[in-house]
Amino acid sequence: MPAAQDVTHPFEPVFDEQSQVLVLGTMPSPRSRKEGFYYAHPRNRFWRVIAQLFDEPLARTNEERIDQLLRHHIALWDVLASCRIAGAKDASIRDAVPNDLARIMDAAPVAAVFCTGTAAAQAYRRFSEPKTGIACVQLPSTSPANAAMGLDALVDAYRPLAAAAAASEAPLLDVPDVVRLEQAIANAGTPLSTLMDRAGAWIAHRAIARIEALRDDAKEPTETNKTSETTGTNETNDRSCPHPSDEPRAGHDGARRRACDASKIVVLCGNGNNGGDGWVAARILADAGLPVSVICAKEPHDLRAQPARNAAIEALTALEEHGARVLVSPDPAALESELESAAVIIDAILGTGFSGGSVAAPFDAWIEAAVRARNAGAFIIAADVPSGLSAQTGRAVRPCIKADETVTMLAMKPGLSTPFAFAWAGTVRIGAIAYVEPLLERMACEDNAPATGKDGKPDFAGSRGKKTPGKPLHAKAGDEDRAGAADDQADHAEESRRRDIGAEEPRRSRTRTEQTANPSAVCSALRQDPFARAEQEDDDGYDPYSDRPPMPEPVFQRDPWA
Ligand SMILES: NC(=O)C1=CN([C@@H]2O[C@H](COP(=O)(O)OP(=O)(O)OC[C@H]3O[C@@H](n4cnc5c(N)ncnc54)[C@H](OP(=O)(O)O)[C@@H]3O)[C@@H](O)[C@H]2O)[C@@H](O)CC1
Ligand SMILES: [K+]
Repeated sequence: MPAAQDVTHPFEPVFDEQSQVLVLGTMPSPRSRKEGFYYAHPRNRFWRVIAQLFDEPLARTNEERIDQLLRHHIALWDVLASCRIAGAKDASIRDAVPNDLARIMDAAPVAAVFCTGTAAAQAYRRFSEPKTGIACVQLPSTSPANAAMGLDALVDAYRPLAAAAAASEAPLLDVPDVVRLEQAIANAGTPLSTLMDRAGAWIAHRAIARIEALRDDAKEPTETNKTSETTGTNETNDRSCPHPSDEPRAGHDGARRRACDASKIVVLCGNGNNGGDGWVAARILADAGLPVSVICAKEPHDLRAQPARNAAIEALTALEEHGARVLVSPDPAALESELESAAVIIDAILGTGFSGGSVAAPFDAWIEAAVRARNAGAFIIAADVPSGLSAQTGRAVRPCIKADETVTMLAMKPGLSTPFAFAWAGTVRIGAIAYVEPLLERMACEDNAPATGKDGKPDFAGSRGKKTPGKPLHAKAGDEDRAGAADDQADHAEESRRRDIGAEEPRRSRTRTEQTANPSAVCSALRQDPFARAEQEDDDGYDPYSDRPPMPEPVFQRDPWA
C-alpha cells in the first residue's frame, strides 16, 4: 500500500455561467494529478460513460472533454481542496479540507449535484451540502476499482445525470446564420478545419454505430435458424447470414445480408465542404479498420473549397495506406456495383451550399443510385443535410437523397424542420461540433434581436424577420411542399414505414422545470434544517428522487493505483 501523503487539488474546476449540473469526485487520483485532468486513468470509465450517455464520440483530449461537459451544462470539480491520502484510497483520507463550491454555485444556476462514488458523497454531505443546500445524488464510481460494474450498468446508473443535464433544444438557425456562426467560432480560436474534423468524426461515429447494430442483428437467430434448430440439423449458430444462394431481399433482410458480407461503407463526396466532411469520415473509418471506399467527382488536389481540399488530400493518403478504394468519376456500372454491396452509404455530396432547382451531373446519378441501394437495404447517413434538399427552405428537388439518418452540424436548419423533412432526412441528430451558446448570444446582441425567446434561448427567428423583410421563414418551404402533393403522399408512406420499423424520433430536451423539480424541492426542505435528510431517503444514502435503483458499490476492495 502506498504511503500517505499530503495532496492539494492541482487543477481548476470546469464550469461556466450556463452550468446546471455539478459532478463531484473526492480528489484526483495520482494518475489524474500526473495527467493534469479529471478521471485521466486510462481504465477509468468516466469519459466513456459520458460519451455513451449523450451518444457522442469519446472525447479524447482535455479540450474536447471540457467542450463536451460545457455543451451539456455540466460542471466538474472535486469535494476536497486538500487532504492526506494513500494513493487513491478514499478510505485512507484524513485532514480533509473542502473546496469552496460557492465559486461555482455563485456563478452558475446549478440545481443538481451528483457525486461519483461513496466517499465523494460522504464528503459532500459532511462539508458542502450544509452550504449549498442541495442534496447530492450518489452515483457509482467509474474507477477500475469498481470493476464489478460493467460499462452498460454504469451508463444506466448515470442516466439521471443525463436527464438533469439534458441539453436544451438545439437552436434553429438560418443557413446564413450558420455560416456566420462558423466564422464566429473560427474567430474565437477553433479553425474551420477543426470543425470539419469534428463533423467527420460525428458522421463516422454514426456509421460505426450502424455497423455495430447490424453485426448484433446478424448474431440473433432468424426464424429459419429457429426452425433448423427444432428439426435437429447440425448447422452452426452463426446462421443469421442468408445463404449466398438466397435471393437478395429488400429492407432489413437486405441490410443483414450486407452486414454479413462486409460491413462495407461507401462515402459519396461532392466538391464542396460537405464533401470535406465525407473525406474526414472516410479517413476515420479506414483508420478504425472498416472496409470503406470513397466515390468523388474530382481528385483532392483539384478541389477548390477549403478546408475540404486539405482534408481530402490528408484523407487520400490515409486511405491509400489502408488500401481503400477511391473511385474518381466512376462510370455508371462501377458506381452501381460499388453502391449495391454497401451496408452503409454516407451522403456527403451537397450540404448547405446546394442551390438551384435540380442537381447537376454527375451527382443526380449518384443520388439515384444511392436511393436504389437503400431500397435494397443499405442505410444512408446524410452529412448535414440530405443532398437535393434545401437546408433553408426544405424544398426537395428530384432526385433527392432519402436518408435514414441526418447528422446536421451546429444547429437545426429550417429545411430540416418542415413537416415533410422527415421523409428525406430520417432521424435528425445535431452534431454538436462546438460550444456555441455564448457566440449565439453575442450574435443575437449584434443583430439587436430580443435577448431571449420564450424558452430562454436566443430568438433567431425574431432577428431573421428583421434582417430579411418580406421573406418569412417557412412560407417558401410550405408553398413548395404543397405544390408537390404527389410527392407528399409518397413521403407520408415513407414516414409511416419508418414508424413501423421503430425509427427514432428526434430527442426532445426536458424543460428546465422538469430537470430540476425534485432537487429544488429537497433543497428548500434542507435549507430549513441543513442536517436533515430528505424524507424517505434510503438507509444507504440514495436519494429518493433518483430514478436509479440502488446499486451496491464495492468500496475499494483493492487499490488500483498501487
Ligand atoms: N465551412 C466550414 O468550415 C464547415 C462546413 N461544413 C460543411 O460544409 C458544408 C457547406 O459547404 P459549402 O459551403 O462548401 O457547400 P456544399 O454544401 O459543399 O456545396 C457546394 C458544392 O455544391 C455544388 N453545388 C451547388 N449546387 C449544386 C447543384 N444544384 N447541383 C450540383 N452541384 C451543386 C457546388 O458546385 P459549384 O457551384 O461550385 O460548381 C459546390 O461544389 C456544410 O453543409 C457542412 O457539411 C462542416 O464541416 C463544418 C465546417
Ligand atoms: K449531404
